[in-house]
Amino acid sequence: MVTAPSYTHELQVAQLAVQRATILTKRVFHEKAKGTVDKNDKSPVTIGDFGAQALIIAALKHNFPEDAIVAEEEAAQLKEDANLRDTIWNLVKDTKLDDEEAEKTLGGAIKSVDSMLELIDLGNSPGGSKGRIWTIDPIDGTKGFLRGGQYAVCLGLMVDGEVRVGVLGCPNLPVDDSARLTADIGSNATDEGRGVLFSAVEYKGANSRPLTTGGLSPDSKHIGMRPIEDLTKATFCESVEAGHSAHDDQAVISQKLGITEPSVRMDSQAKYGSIARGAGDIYLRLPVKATYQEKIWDHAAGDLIVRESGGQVTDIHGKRLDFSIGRTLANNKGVVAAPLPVHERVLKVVQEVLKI
Ligand SMILES: Nc1ncnc2c1ncn2[C@@H]1O[C@H](COP(=O)(O)O)[C@@H](O)[C@H]1OP(=O)(O)O
Ligand SMILES: [Mg+2]
Ligand SMILES: [Mg+2]
Ligand SMILES: [Mg+2]
Repeated sequence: MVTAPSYTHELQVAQLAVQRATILTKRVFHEKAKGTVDKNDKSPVTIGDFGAQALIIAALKHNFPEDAIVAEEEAAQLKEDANLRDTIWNLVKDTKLDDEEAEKTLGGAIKSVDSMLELIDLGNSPGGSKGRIWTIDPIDGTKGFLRGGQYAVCLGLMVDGEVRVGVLGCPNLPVDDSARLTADIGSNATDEGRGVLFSAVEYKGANSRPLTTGGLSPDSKHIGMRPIEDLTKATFCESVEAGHSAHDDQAVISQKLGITEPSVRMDSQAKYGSIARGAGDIYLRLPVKATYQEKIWDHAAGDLIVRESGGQVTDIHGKRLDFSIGRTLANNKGVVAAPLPVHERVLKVVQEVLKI
């Protein structure tokens, strides 16, 4: 009998690395050190993005020096902006986990500002279908992060083009897995009762645990999607940004499915985590611009966490997301994520409305 690899060490390192990175992102938010610079593509990039990416890559390089990394950010701009670089370094150099053993597992502090810049740039792998490749979105949902709403620190491990381990740190989601999504989820963050770490290993199911604890926490709980037969009672979630997914088409689809509640809007892969634990049910991300290619770091962890929770994740054509062809999901258009038993019904309505 062939048994599936357990990826125990990978999972532990990924969970701790994401946990440590969220300590930094929360500090950035609270210290209001949220300096924003424009990247070439004009998307907001914060101190938190660079700092979190440096910390996660440091942990991966310490534990898995041979592995390739596909990460969202690159250090070019930091090399020209000494103020920004020093601000980030001051945060990065003393962000650590409380638990000494856990911190040791991650390799401890980064040695110097120059090694921080080098680490950030190690995330430049082209990706692909061979070998072990980690993918990092240090802060997914930058706009949610800046407004105190939803964001996620995202880390996935692909082996030979398939996602095998996925971890999502969601500092502003309720800890309570049974809390249904509410309309204000995208904006009302207080720290009280919030912060959840989702994880999944291929064939081993998905879990959640409070983000505040250290080590391989015993209070890690198995999560699953809500069994839902009656789609009229479903909660569907979508991006806050109208430019990221087609709100108008999604509203028509929701209506055709008989869903009576308005959509729940929130930024980031927190949507995947939320449906995986049954706080919501369906996540639709229909393309606005035909030419946009989704990035692998925006989906890898969430795709596995939802599938391991009893869900199906496809594009609008019904194809599984293909992480094996590089830094983008060039073979896919949009995302349709729903509990497995109803996914086909949802997909059919998506295709009717999009006339494909
Ligand atoms: N036109 C687009 N269509 C879909 N996603 C987009 C588009 N433009 C940017 N994104 C990405 O959507 C992600 C946020 O998703 P959500 O809307 O679900 O919160 C970001 O990572 C963002 O990438 P980027 O970081 O390059 O801006
Ligand atoms: Mg970005
Ligand atoms: Mg992102
Ligand atoms: Mg990002």
